[in-house]
Amino acid sequence: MSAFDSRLELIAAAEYFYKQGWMVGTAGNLSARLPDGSFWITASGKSKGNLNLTDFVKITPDGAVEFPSNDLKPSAETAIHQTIYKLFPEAQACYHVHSIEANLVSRFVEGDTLLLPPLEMLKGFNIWQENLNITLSIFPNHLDVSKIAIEIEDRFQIVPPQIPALLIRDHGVTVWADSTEKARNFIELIEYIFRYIVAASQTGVKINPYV
Ligand SMILES: CSCCC(=O)C(=O)COP(=O)(O)O
Ligand SMILES: [Zn+2]
Repeated sequence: MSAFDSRLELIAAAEYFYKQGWMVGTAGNLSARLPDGSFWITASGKSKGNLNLTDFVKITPDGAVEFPSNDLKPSAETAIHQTIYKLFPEAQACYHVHSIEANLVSRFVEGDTLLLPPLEMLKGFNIWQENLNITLSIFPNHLDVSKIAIEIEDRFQIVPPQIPALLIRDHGVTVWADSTEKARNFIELIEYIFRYIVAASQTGVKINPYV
């Protein structure tokens, strides 16, 4: 194991997200890219609250899977991580979690984009503009994950995302960043925004056309 092993960052982030209730019941998957273009990803079906170094598989740039031990399968959503790394070469980490708020908010609109409230927190995504009009892309939760990945690639090649995040309806959110630290921050930021949207809908605070 090198002096710095990004799996340790993924383990710590997963434990924290698990404690927030965002990765319960094995939900979610985290990955971090390596200098050679391969990436570590959480193995499928693992409890995210107490991962260890052997709970990861390595995906090579050509899509081959390297198993540190033979009873592992790569995350069922590896194709989404591969698509993100292909679309965004600067991405070094891709995190996916399942919060209740993400699932509720995914049903606040019927279309494929969600207008985000003009919150100060958007500066956390390096959005520095007046009259914020930031949307988040929503994708159908196809049973076949590769179909989700194809739709992500097709849409983002035509309309690049305004923030490094996407929402899969009735499922969860995925973010990407140029470091594991930023990816963790982006999950916290988007989940804060989701909690705000849900709370606003319950308190009658008018934030955008959908509540
Ligand atoms: C109970 S989680 C269902 C699968 C899923 O959506 C997920 O994020 C975890 O899948 P993985 O194969 O990475 O464990
Ligand atoms: Zn998922």
